Amino acid sequence: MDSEVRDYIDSVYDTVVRRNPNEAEFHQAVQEFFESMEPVIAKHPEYRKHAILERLVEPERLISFRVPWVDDQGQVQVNRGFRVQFNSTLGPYKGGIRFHPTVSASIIKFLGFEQIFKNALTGQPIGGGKGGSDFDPKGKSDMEIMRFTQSFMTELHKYLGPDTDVPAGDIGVGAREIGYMFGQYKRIRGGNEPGVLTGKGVGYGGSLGRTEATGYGCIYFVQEMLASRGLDLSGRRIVVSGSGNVSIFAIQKAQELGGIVVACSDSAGYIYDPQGIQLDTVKQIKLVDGGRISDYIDYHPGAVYRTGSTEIWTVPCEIALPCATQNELDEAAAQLLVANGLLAVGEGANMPCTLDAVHLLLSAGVLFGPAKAANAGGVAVSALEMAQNSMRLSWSFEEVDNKLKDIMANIYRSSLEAAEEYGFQGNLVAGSNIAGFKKVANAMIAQGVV
Ligand SMILES: NC(=O)C1=CN([C@@H]2O[C@H](COP(=O)(O)OP(=O)(O)OC[C@H]3O[C@@H](n4cnc5c(N)ncnc54)[C@H](O)[C@@H]3O)[C@@H](O)[C@H]2O)C=CC1
Ligand SMILES: O=C(O)CCC(=O)C(=O)O
Repeated sequence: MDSEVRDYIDSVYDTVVRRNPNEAEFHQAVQEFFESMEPVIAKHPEYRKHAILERLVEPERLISFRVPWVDDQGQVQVNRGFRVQFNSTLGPYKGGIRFHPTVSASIIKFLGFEQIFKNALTGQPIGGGKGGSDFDPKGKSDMEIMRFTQSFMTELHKYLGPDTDVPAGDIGVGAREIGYMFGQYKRIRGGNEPGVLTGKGVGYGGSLGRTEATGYGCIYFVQEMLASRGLDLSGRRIVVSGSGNVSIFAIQKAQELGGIVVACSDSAGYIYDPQGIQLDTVKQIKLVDGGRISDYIDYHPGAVYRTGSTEIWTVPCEIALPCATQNELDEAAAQLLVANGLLAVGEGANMPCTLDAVHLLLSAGVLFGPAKAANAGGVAVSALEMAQNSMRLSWSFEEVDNKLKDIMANIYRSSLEAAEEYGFQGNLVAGSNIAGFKKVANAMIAQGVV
C-alpha cells in the first residue's frame, strides 16, 4: 500500500464528489474505478504529472436540453435530454441513448464514464459518450414515440456526426427509435451519413449481428472465464435478469451452448420455469406484444411468476447474468447466490452489481465478468457497423460474429494480463479498469494538455 498515492487518489475522488453533488451513481462508478488505480499511479508517476485522473473524471462536455413534444391528446409535454461527450481521445464519442424516467445527469455521467474504458478495451477507435432522456416510453403510442424522438434529435443533431459523436440504443431505445432518430437527422442535415448512428435496421446501413452482439458477447466472455477453470456452459443452471435486448440474446446464446436458463424478469417481477425458459414465448411477449413477463405463465402453466424487480436472485443458479439495470444485485442477493452455489457472474447490464456485492463475489472466488468487459460486445459491433458504413459494404452475420468472438477473447486476455501485472491476480474488475485506462491515458499524454 502506498499511502501517499492513496491520499492523492482520495483527494481526486473528493473533488469529484464536491463538484458533482447528489450524483450517487456517478460517484459509485468513479469509486469502483479508482479502487484499481493505486498500483498504476504508483508505477507511473507521469499519469499524475499529466493529471490524467483529474481530466478523465471531467467530461469534455455535458449537454442538457429541453425536449418539448405533443402527446396524442394534443397536450404539450416537456422532457429533459442529455448527451455527455466524456472523452474523445481514442475516437468519436460513442455510446447509447437511454429513454427511462430515472435518467438524470448522474446516470448519464456514470454510463459515459464507464463507456470510455469499455470502448478502449474493444481495441476500436472510439471515445466515450452517453445520452438519454427522462422520457418514459412505457404506454406511449408509436406516434408519440416518433414525435418525442424527432424533437430529441432536433436539438441533439447539432452535436453529432460520423467523426464527432455516434449514438446508439440502450434501455428504451431499440431499432424503432434509432430509425426515427436517423430519419430526423437526415431531414435536418441532408446528405447521407449512415455512420452517425449505429444499431440501424439492416436495410439501411445497420450491421448484421448488432442486435445480438451485447448478449452474445456476454456469453462469449463467460465462456472464457469458465474455460480458465476447465468448465463450460453445458447443463449449467442460469438466471438472467431483464427480458430486453441484452437479456434475450444472452439467453439465446446460453441455450445454444447447452445452458439451462431457468429464470428471467422485467421491472415488475420474474418468472421461474424449471424446464428451462421458452425463449420464443419471451420474444413474443416482449418483442411483438409489448406485454409483461407475467404473461409467460398464460402460455406455460408449469412456470411460476413472482413480483419484485430484484427477487430473481433468490433462484438458485450456477451462473447469474444481471442484464437489466444498475444496482439491481446487492450484497444480500450476492450472499444468497454464493450460498446457493454460484460459480460465475457476467454483467450484461451497466453497473448492475453494487460495490459491496462486487467485493463479496470477488472474495468468495466467484468468476466475475465486470460490465466494462462483459458487455463490450455491443459497442464493439457498433464500431464494426461504423467501419462497414465508411467502406460502403456489409459483412455477413458469421463474419461479424467471428470478429465479436475475437474481440471478447482479447478483452478477457488483456484484462487478465493487466490484473496480473499490477498485483490483482484473477480480478477482472481491476484488470479491465487498468487495461482500458492505460490505453486512454497513454494516448492522452501523447495528445498534450487538452
Ligand atoms: N443494448 C445494448 O447494446 C447494451 C446495453 N447495455 C446495458 O444493458 C442493460 C439492458 O439494456 P437493454 O437490454 O438494451 O434495454 P431494454 O430496454 O431492451 O431492456 C431493459 C430490460 O431491463 C428491465 N428493467 C428496467 N428497469 C428495471 C428495474 N428497475 N428492475 C428490473 N428490471 C428492469 C426491463 O423490464 C427490460 O427487460 C442496461 O444496463 C444497458 O445500459 C450494455 C451494453 C450494450
Ligand atoms: O453501441 C453503442 O454505441 C453503445 C452501447 C452502449 O450504450 C453500452 O455499451 O453501454
